[in-house]
Amino acid sequence: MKKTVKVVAGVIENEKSEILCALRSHTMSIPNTWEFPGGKVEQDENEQEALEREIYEELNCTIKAGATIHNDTHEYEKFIINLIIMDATLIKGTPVAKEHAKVIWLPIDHLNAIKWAPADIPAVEKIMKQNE
Ligand SMILES: Nc1nc2c([nH]c(=O)n2[C@H]2C[C@H](O)[C@@H](COP(=O)(O)OP(=O)(O)OP(=O)(O)O)O2)c(=O)[nH]1
Repeated sequence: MKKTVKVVAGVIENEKSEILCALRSHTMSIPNTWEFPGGKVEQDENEQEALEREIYEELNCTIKAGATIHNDTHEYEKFIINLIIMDATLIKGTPVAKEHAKVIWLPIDHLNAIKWAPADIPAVEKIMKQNE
C-alpha cells in the first residue's frame, strides 16, 4: 500500500502581489518542478508550526502561517500526498534558496507559465481563478 505523506506549503505574497515560487533541484524528489515552499509535517507539530519551521529551514526567513486555501490529496507513482496550502505572511528577512535550485516572485496571472509539481496544479488553478 502506498504511504500517505502530509505536506504543508505556503503562498507567500509580496507588496507587489507577486507569489514566491520555488524550483525543486535535480537532487530532490519530483525534481525540476516548481512548488510552494514547505515540507512534511513532523510528529508533535501542527500544520502552522510545520510551515513556519520549514520556511525558516529552507528559505532563512520568518513567516506567519494563515488560512488554509487548499487541502487535497494527489496520488504520485510512489506515494500519496495530502497537500495543505496556506496563506503566509513574511514577518522577517528575505527568502533565500538554501535547498531549492532557485526562488522567484511571479504575478498571480503568470503562475501557469512554469511547470508545477503535479499535486499543485489544482491549487494554482484555484489561486488564478480567485484573482480574475
Ligand atoms: N514543499 C512542497 N512539497 C511539495 C509540493 N507539492 C508536492 O508535490 N510536494 C512534494 C515534494 C516532496 O515529495 C514532498 C515534500 O517533502 P519535502 O519538501 O520535505 O521534500 P524532501 O525533498 O525532503 O522529501 P524527500 O526527498 O524525502 O521525499 O511533497 C509543494 O507545493 N510544496
